[in-house]
Order: sequence, then C-alpha cells, then structure tokens
Amino acid sequence: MLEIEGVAAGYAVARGRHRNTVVDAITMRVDAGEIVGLVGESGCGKTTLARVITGLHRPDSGSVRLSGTDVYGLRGRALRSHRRRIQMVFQEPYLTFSPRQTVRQAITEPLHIHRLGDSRARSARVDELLDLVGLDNRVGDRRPQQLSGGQQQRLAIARALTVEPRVLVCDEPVTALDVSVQAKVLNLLCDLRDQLGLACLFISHDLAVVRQLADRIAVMHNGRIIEQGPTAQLTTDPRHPYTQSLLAATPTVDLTVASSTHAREEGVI
Ligand SMILES: Nc1ncnc2c1ncn2[C@@H]1O[C@H](COP(=O)(O)OP(=O)(O)OP(=O)(O)O)[C@@H](O)[C@H]1O
Repeated sequence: MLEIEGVAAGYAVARGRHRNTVVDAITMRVDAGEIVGLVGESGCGKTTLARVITGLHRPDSGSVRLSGTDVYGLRGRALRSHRRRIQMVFQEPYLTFSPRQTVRQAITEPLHIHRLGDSRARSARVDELLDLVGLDNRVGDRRPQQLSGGQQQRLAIARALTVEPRVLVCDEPVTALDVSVQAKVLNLLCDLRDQLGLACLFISHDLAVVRQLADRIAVMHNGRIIEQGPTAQLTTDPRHPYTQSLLAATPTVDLTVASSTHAREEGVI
C-alpha cells in the first residue's frame, strides 16, 4: 500500500543557504491491514518522515508511493485525491479542532472540503463514524473541547476516516493520554485495521506502546532506520545495539484491554 524508498528530507538553515538533513535513506513499507510501529527517541526525525509521507514536506530525494503511484509526482486534482487517501492523527487533537465547531461539524468538514455527498449522506456518515470509533452519537452536538482526552482522540480518528483513507499515519496518538485510556485507543486502532483493512503507521517514542499493537516495528535513530522486522522477532532477538538498549529500558507492561466492549464504554456520556 505505502512504499517509502531512499527518502532523505531536511530543513533550510542559515537563511536558506544550507539544508540540514534530518532523515536519510529511509526505506520501508506498510501493507493494507497492517500496523507498522515507527519508534525512536525525541528529535530523531519521526514527525519529519510523517510529514513527508502525508505529502506535507517534499523530500530532498527518494520516493513515497501509494498503491504504486509516486505521491510527489502528482499535481492538481490527482494530488487532492491522494491527500484523501493518507490521513494523519496527531498527539494533541484539541489543537486541531476549531472551538467554534461541534463534533458533528468537525467530522463533516473534510466531506465539505472534498465535496463528497449531500447533506443527508454527510449526516449519515457522521453517525456511522461516531459508532465506528465507539462514541455515543449524543456527543455530536458538543464542542470537541468538552470531551475527555480519549474521546477527543476517537473524534480525531473519526475525522481522519471521514474521507475513507487507505493509510492512517498516527503521530504519538496516545502519548498525552492516561495509560488506561491509551489501551482503549490502541484497541480501536487494531479494530479499524481489522475491519477496514487500513494500513497504519503508528509513530511513538515508546516501545512499550508500539509493541502492543504493531505487526512490524521499524526503529529510527539519528534520522535513519537502523532495524526493522516483525514485532515478535525484533522484541525477542534485536540485532542492533540501539534496539537492544531501547528494549532493556522498556517495561513489559501489558496495556491491552481484553475486549472492545471496554473500548466503547468511554464513548458513552
Ligand atoms: N521546521 C523545522 N525547521 C528546522 N528544523 C526542524 C524543523 N522541524 C524539526 N526540525 C528538526 O528536525 C529534527 C527532527 O525533528 P522531528 O520533529 O522530525 O523529530 P521527532 O522524532 O518527531 O521528535 P519529537 O518526538 O520530539 O517530535 C530535530 O532536530 C528538529 O529540531
């Protein structure tokens, strides 16, 4: 689904006279129905890579392909349509919601932007999405800021799903949440992978979180992927010394909540 090959990206420094390369030689893929965890310490370049993948930051070299199409080769309508296909969920959802909008309006907005459906279809889609992410539809008339942190992150996921993306890039989506709420959001992402066949790139500095849900893990260090592989293999037989030290510093806490019935409780008012 998503193929990243030889990507290098950075930022202009010294008033544009130089470029500072912060991610380099990144090659990885995320298949449909798969969650890939991207783990690495703060400042190693995870968010920069996420921005490259979602079309927000042009790489200096390499390619990002979605279903075989080079994202940065697209223009105009094709580029807009691509943007629908990859959606992003951020660490602090409350910063991404307008205080003037209700929950329903926040979810509907992407449908307006992409001119999808009439008002009846949009309203039905909001109900469907609230249900999908385990939010009671009575929260629809509230302001996002009135919801709990976990509910806000569910709302952010619902909004990302509005335009039926094939790839979800989640950048530290549970870092700001309590551990018990983290587990529910992680369960929701697993459910969505299974139900919708989404390809999900889950970015976190926290290996304890990533290992709970990722099918495969890529470890990033100083802007490069230094090791990647199936979660079971990478967490039991890490090859790179950095991965070994990361694992040694990781508590083995089981964040998983047994059933999605629990996950739904949080959505009820
Ligand atoms: N707009 C920018 N201009 C210049 N340098 C930047 C910019 N954004 C990020 N950087 C630098 O790029 C490097 C990688 O940052 P990035 O945010 O991608 O890392 P990260 O792994 O996501 O970190 P964190 O988990 O703390 O967000 C850092 O050294 C950062 O200072």
